[in-house]
Amino acid sequence: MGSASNHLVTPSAVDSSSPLPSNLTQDDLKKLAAYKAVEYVKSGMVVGLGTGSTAKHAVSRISELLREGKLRDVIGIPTSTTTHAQAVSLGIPLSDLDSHPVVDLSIDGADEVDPSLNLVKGRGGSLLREKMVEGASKKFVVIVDESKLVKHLGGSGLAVPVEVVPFCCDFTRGKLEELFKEAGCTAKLRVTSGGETAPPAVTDNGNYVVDLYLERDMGDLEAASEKILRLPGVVEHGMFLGIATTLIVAGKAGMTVRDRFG
Ligand SMILES: O=C(CO)[C@H](O)[C@H](O)COP(=O)(O)O
Repeated sequence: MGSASNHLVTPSAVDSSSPLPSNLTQDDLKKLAAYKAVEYVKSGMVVGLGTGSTAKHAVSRISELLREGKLRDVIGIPTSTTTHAQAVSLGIPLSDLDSHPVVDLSIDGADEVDPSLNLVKGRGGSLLREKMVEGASKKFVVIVDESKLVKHLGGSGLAVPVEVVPFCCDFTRGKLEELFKEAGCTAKLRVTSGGETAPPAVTDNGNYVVDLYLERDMGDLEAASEKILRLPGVVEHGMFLGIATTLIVAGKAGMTVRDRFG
């Protein structure tokens, strides 16, 4: 059985209270969450456009609604060069935070979401621009399939990314590993595909990424955030604490929408 994307996924087909068909792929779930989030977009809004395989569905949907005349005068603020290119190819008018310092709404995926709507982002490498745009947003809708839900950040066993300057990046990597020794941290410089000897992966801002792999809960997240940001050489980390306002999760059992404030 192939993907259900082509025939099932329309906003009107989504009934959040009932189970979804069992043949849906992970990408179908991402698309459903993305379409639901785009219902929050209204004409005239400045909208932060996220990065990744989930957010790309939201960007496509916004362009579709603009083409159909169901949305007008939307301005997108892309969070990466990849999303910028997608939005340009779809004809979405774009701007930036210099011209639009207040963003009405942002929509983006996440790598992990904890029960308090704290996030890990940046496994796609766009954490800095995402945090700038989403942090400047009145509303930030996070869209995920159910595989992204964790009990605590770092709990998926996958990376908590930290963007660092290239200068002496191994020094910074070592300092980061030391900071979270008690949580069983291994810090690795992210490389481009092609094995451990491949060159470092470079972000849109010309920086590198150190991925933190944690064996245990790092405890107080605000304290962890401050410790990381105090390290010279660190530009930003991928923990988004208290920034998300709304979470949309698509899972086999249905779709849920949760607001942090209500
Ligand atoms: O933070 C991100 C990119 O920096 C992405 O939002 C995150 O990696 C989720 O990606 P996907 O929707 O492809 O699972």
